[in-house]
Amino acid sequence: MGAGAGRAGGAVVIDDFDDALALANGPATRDGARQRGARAASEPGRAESPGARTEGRAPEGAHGDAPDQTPDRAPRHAPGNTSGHGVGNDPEDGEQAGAHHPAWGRARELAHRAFRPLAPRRLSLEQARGHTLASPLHALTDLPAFDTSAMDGWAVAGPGPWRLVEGPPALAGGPLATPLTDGLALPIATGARLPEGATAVLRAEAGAVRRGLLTGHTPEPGADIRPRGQECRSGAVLLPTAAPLTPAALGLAAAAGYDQLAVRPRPRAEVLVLGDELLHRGLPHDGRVRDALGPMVGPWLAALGAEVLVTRRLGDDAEALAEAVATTRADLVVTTGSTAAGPVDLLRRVLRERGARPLVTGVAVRPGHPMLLAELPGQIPLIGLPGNPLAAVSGLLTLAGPLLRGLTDRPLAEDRTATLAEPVRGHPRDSRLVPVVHRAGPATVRPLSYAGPAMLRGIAAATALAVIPPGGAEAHAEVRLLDLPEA
Ligand SMILES: Nc1nc2c(c(=O)[nH]1)N[C@H]1C(S)=C(S)[C@@H](COP(=O)(O)OP(=O)(O)OC[C@H]3O[C@@H](n4cnc5c(N)ncnc54)[C@H](O)[C@@H]3O)O[C@H]1N2
Ligand code: MOO
Repeated sequence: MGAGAGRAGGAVVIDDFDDALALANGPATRDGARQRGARAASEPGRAESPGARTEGRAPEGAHGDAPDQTPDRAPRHAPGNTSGHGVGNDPEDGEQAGAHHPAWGRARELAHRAFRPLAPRRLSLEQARGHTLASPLHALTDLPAFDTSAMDGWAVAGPGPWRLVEGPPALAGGPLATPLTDGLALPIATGARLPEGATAVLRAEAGAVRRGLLTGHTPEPGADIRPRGQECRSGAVLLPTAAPLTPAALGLAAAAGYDQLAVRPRPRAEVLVLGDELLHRGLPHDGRVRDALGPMVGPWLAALGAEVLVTRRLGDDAEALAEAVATTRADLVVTTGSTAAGPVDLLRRVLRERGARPLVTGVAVRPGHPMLLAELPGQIPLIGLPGNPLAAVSGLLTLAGPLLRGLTDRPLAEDRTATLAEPVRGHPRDSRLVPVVHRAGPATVRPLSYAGPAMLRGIAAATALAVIPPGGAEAHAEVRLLDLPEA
């Protein structure tokens, strides 16, 4: 099983937040950490959340069909992938190198399935915007619901010329006109119900009326008629589960007869920016730097599917951090900085003291390997993004993206691939995420400069991140691409 700790199928990878720190301090401690992890994985109970069910949570299996209930964030322990197959076997994952941290692909899988989707809610169409469908959108009616005119003109019956019948024109939303027999015609507006017996619509610009007689080229039978059910029959599946409720999707739902929709709500996220050295305006001075993550992480989480409640700046204040994680009202807490082993890196200590459960305590990816995923009491996920800006992006795409998709019952996004224009150096054991820009069409990408962990120039110019497998990639190699939200 190689790095067995990461392979047991449950979300528990290793059993202490400090294992990642141990790794950071050198390979001598790595084996010890790995053994602890293997033990954790081999204890059946470890993969389950002790006392995971609390009041107000849907029981396992109940999610998906119960609107209007309290958000459900009990960890959903995926059925045991104990074979060691599936995630992690991709050579790109790098797990074969014996890395202690889960391989990059494996970490994404863990983040995706570590928590059960939030319970569905029933929302009005206006409120449903930006959430995802909790169940397929079935048409509640035929569309169109009746035979209707596609043009302004005349409803005609049989070949022309036609005699205009007495009475008001057929208007959209108006009363149904009296039936026509061959040789008769009636003025009709776009969207009006077609009178029985009409065989076609003659466009206004294609006919002329003189003394009650309509002349014009006889249209083909059915011309400019939208027959009932042309777009769909009642009951047809218009959109699948988990489809995003875009403006067009809301329009479709309204047309198909919906007043409310069962949605998976966008997970509400709270961002906690840590670091006493951060400035929030002006120029860097006296060893202090501008907070680059505060302006970036919230919008990025929103683009990945979260509703960001607030971004708070907590400095390196352990008490404030403890208070924030204990009282959060969010479905997901995201911290920045303080993931590593520095003198004021207090995140792991605070998490341990708060009784948080470590799920991923580091990932075999560069930059960003100190990123972490934990479960706060109350089954609230917490993602720790490293403080180096590009490392934070790596954490957003490695852990936050998949976690948000899991919370909204969406599958992991399918990766695209592209060909590298130049060779890219790799890390010996870990995957690398490298900012790239598309060149001459979508199929080829060029790695960008200024892509160090503490840099932002590369990622700001990038259209995607390329996943470079351990050992590197040659020019013309095909590599996986991660889309940058909003790129
Ligand atoms: N002994 C070791 N030290 C470090 C290791 C290691 O393995 N062993 N890993 C390095 C890596 S990799 C990263 S990434 C960082 C992770 O650090 P933290 O998550 O603990 O973040 P900080 O120490 O708080 O900050 C690191 C760096 O980033 C700057 N920073 C932090 N927040 C922001 C922000 N909001 N905007 C802009 N810049 C920010 C901070 O000033 C530091 O320069 O640890 C390495 N160390
Ligand atoms: O996460 Mo660090 O370099 O890998 O920036």
